[in-house]
Amino acid sequence: MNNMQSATPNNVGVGIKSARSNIFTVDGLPTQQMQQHQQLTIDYSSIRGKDVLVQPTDEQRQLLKRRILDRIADSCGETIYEIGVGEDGRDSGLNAEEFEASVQTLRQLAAEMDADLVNLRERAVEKGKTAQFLIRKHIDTTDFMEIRVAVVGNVDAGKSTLLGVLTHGELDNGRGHARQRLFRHKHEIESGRTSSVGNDILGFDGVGNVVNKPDHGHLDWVKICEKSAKVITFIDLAGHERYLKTTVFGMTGHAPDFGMLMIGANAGIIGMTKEHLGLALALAVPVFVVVTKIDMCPPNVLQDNMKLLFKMLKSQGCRKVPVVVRSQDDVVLSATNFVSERLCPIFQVSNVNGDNLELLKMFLNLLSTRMAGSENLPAEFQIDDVYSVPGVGTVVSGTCLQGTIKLNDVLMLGPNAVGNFVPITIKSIHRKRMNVERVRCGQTASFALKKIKRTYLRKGMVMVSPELKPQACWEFEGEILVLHHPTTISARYQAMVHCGSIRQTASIVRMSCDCLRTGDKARVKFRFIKQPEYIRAGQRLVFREGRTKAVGNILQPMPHAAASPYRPKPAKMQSRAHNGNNGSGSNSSNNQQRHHGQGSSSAASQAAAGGSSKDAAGEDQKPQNGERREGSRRGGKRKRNNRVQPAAMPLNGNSSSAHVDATPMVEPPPN
Ligand SMILES: Nc1nc2c(ncn2[C@@H]2O[C@H](COP(=O)(O)OP(=O)(O)OP(=O)(O)O)[C@@H](O)[C@H]2O)c(=O)[nH]1
Repeated sequence: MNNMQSATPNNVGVGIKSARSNIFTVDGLPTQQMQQHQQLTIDYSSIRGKDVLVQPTDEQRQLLKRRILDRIADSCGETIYEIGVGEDGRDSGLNAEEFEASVQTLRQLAAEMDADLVNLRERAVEKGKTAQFLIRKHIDTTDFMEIRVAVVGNVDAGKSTLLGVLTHGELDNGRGHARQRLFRHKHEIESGRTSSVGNDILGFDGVGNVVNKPDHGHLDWVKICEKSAKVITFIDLAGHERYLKTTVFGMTGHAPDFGMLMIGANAGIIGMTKEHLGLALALAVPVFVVVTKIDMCPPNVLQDNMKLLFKMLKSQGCRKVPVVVRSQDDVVLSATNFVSERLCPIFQVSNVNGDNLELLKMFLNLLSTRMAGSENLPAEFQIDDVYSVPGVGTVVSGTCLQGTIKLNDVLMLGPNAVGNFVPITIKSIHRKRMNVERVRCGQTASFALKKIKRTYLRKGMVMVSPELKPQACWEFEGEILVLHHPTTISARYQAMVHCGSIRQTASIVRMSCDCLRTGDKARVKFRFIKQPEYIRAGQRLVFREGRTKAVGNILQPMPHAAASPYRPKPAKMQSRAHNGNNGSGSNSSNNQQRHHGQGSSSAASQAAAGGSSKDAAGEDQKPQNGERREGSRRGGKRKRNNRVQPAAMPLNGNSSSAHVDATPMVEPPPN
């Protein structure tokens, strides 16, 4: 724990965690403006001392309350307050009397603010005592804080089992008992393997107790949400390589706040472990590690595997500070410094005898949402699934990325196959199966939509405020780093772009250099193959095909890109023909490299590339190749369509830059 003790907590005094959007409004001032205004005008210097809570004046009490409420708003509902530490962090510690008086004041302030107060950790220092308290605001039964945790790791690491144990409160028997409740498909029950993206929830009340109470093995989500102040949604992802495409979608499309990387203590870092860690790093999702099965692992094996884990986390590509969490103190330290200090907390647990599961639960209870943004911005909702519910109609699920969406709001839904958006009314809203009236940024929800057919919708579409005047893009510029490619990537290369809930093959139109190898960075112009998409500058993207992987950011969406009448052949096909005649590399050697190439210039690329093997990747690659071929074939058709109806279908009604490259493949929306 030396490394943890040396880490400086960023929540000294009244300050806590990272800045978040403000929830409160006063006198009609928009919240962000209000926050800026406050920061400019309020002088907090009188409440910076370590002993401010001992006997505060009325003015100091008001300032303290204001400051704490501000922090609560920043963290969407809670904050951690440290007693006995001044804001300069020096000269900390209070004597017993001062400490008691401070706790008393804080208790009163919490009651006045309608919040729960929980003592998380007390510490003896040279000049007395300090303590950290969780202050969690009461919210009404239809609201709760929401944290999404993507659960990744190799097959058999114990992912589904841990989720079964955490959410159902019953230990496993070591033979797959706990996971049975979580499987959704018959083949999953038969094979014991997760294949789809699953959601499980764990609710905590105001003081951090788990509220999940299964009734005959069944969890009532509405009851959990009603009783919870905070709900952790686990996005349970498949560990097997054949389902990697779904796992990547789970990581990009479900907007996780954190990644929980699971490792079997016996097996260590095998299979997809590095691949999944690399993916989380690429998407800038902070990761903590859970090592399972410590009950059945000989100590020397555990020690060796922990050494390898530390090595991997500290490597150039990861640059994490691994910390084994062994006590409640460690939990508080790691939860409060998790994001800012690049800490990677590691829990060693057993799903069979329950070792250290309480520490893991406490840690989960202290996580706070990472999703920046403001509820006052125009709404943006990304769709990650579409259903047709008998008696209800068309339902979409997804994540609210910014703003607030209320019942009966009219949003623009799209883009469709030709890039248009249509107005759509929100008929009802569910959060975790609970009927609610609104959903705010950072929350997931399902909407029943009025007067729209399921066939009109697809994953990757968005619903945005009309204020945003959304435009779809066929093309965009991005900056990418190639984590792994067996040979070289050049213009016209095609691969799958994952960006938010978008999953579509795109072709490289041009690059800032001639070709890209593993470890290279470039500015690249991409073009979607099948349909235009709604994307924004700054979004993270993953560009992958089989073992080829690149990550990066969208720099510039190009909403008005005109269609190119010439649709180039995919580079791969050309390079095959090319290789046959060219001395630069024979077919066989290239193929060999394609299948067995391991080169990567950084540990990040090693982490991202390390887990996969050609054979097992087969099933994941096949659909992609299939899609690529399909894209090309459709491209051919579209070319013919272009000739027949030039400039006939305006993009978003803008005829000047109409893109006519696609025939509408869906029925038109109702008027
Ligand atoms: N002894 C012991 N067995 C465990 C523990 N955790 C999980 N198991 C067993 O390990 C096996 C695999 O667990 P799963 O939860 O299916 O693993 P998974 O990571 O979800 O696998 P996929 O769904 O295929 O990705 C099951 O038989 C569990 O009973 C543990 O802590 N101790």
